[in-house]
Amino acid sequence: MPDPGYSHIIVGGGTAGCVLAARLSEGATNRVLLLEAGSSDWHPYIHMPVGFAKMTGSGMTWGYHTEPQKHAGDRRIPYAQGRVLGGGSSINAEVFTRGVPQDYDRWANEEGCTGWSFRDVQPYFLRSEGNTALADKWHGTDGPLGVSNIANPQPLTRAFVMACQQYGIPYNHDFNGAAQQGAGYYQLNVVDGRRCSAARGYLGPARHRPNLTVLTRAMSMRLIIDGYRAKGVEYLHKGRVHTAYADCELIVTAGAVGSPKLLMLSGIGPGDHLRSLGIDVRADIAGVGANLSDHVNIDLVAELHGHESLDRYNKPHWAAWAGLQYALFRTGPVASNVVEGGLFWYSGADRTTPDLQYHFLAGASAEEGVGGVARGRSGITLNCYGLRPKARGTVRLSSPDPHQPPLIDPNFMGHPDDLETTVRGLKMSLAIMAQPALAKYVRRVVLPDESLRSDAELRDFVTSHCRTSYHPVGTCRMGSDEMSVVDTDLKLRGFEGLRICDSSVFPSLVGSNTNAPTAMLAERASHLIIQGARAF
Ligand SMILES: Cc1cc2nc3c(=O)[nH]c(=O)nc-3n(C[C@H](O)[C@H](O)[C@H](O)COP(=O)(O)OP(=O)(O)OC[C@H]3O[C@@H](n4cnc5c(N)ncnc54)[C@H](O)[C@@H]3O)c2cc1C
Repeated sequence: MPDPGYSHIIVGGGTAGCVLAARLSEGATNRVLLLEAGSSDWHPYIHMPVGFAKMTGSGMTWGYHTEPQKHAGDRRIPYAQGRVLGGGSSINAEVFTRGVPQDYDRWANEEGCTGWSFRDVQPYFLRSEGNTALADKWHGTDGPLGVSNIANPQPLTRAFVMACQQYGIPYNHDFNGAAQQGAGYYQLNVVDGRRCSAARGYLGPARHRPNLTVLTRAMSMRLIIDGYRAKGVEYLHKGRVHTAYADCELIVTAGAVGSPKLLMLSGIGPGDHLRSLGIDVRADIAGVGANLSDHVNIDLVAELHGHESLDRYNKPHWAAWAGLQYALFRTGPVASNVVEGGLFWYSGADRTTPDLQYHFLAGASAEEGVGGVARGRSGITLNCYGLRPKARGTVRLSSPDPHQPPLIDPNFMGHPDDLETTVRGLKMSLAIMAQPALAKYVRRVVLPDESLRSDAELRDFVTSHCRTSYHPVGTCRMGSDEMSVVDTDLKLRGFEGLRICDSSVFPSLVGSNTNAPTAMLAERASHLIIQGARAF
């Protein structure tokens, strides 16, 4: 069947792709195609918040591992990235944070991204946010990305927030408000007890539009380019290769791993690397796949005397009870995202903004590759990472075959300051765990083992156990210098009709989780695209 012709094709139906598909199809004259390699978001685990604990090792990811990490024990570390409609927003922990204004001011003033200061981007944060609890100048209340307070935090999460205060850290009721520092409960992308992914919040209300086509299980293999003009895309769907053409723009939103991979498969990337794989070089752009930056995480796991954490629901009779409560009232343990408690703090007295973020999980073994507690026991997890790591890594192709996974090297702990910051963060985790509010529940700290407490031992523990916090950015960096891949309008340098509009264009990490910042970026991208079309 010949394709009907589209004005815009969006490649990758994750957080950014769903935002763009919804916004661009608001224009009745646009004909929008959204292609997503994964399945639709039918799986019940996506929608019940506690399902996060089943996600990172599931078939709704690409099943990636890193290359052996030179500065982290030569380990190949699991590297979960969403492969389902909604992308990361369908499998993430639903934690809603935005970073601090200084992050975006740094993008604008120090990293060549004029027009992306906090003042510039704040309207797009507000436009995307549908907060059901907070309504001051920091929050939007009518946006598609629903946000709510945790209705009834787990007892161990409450103990964590109190333990932080006993340690000397003040309570903060809003990490996205006037001040980020402090301990408290995260706000979540959860509405009425169900996950509010970009697929649900943005795409859901737009799905019925006749000018929007969403194809799932449709993997883009390469972009079709004529000279320096992007024309369309070649994709695999139901075992056959198809082509689709865009009259106006092709928009790549395949994420910080998928976007550079697709560009390189299309001959756009570092020339030597592409030639070494026998790929014809269409544009030698060194920055494609470079500058990979990710939050590198260290977990503390503790075993409890009793069964007060969510691990109790591993037992079938408790699970049945929780399931019933959720089915009847949308409340209880199934409505918990597990990662309820949060903390932003400083690794040293000389820091002016928080440079450490913590997540408290009211359970153990919720994520792939993280150690647990003894069988039959219950546990809790406290993880932390430095918010602005200095190491940079790469995404490269392993083969010209689109089906082969790329080589992902985040270069964890590749800068000595990253190790130092993480060790300081871990020491604070240990100190918080020892405060009375938590200590009364804790039988023993399992990771790091109680015999490891010297600086050298903790350093070794960090390099042998650190892992991704699932926030890769920067592999198609926005900027104004030679290593940048897109300009500040998100257009691929030197090309027409091609923008990259996802987390891969962040020039550097912001001091928070990355879903809301990606939604903001896609909101702004949709504005730029619509404005550009009007000016044409
Ligand atoms: C396990 C996990 C937990 C996280 N927890 C949080 C959290 O609690 N809070 C938070 O703010 N952030 C969190 N994040 C990060 C956040 O979800 C991401 O930063 C965000 O989703 C990135 O959006 P994106 O659009 O850039 O990429 P993605 O959402 O990853 O979307 C890319 C999409 O493109 C598709 N794709 C890739 N290649 C192709 C291709 N060739 N053809 C077609 N489709 C393709 C992918 O399948 C995917 O659906 C988490 C992420 C993960 C993975």
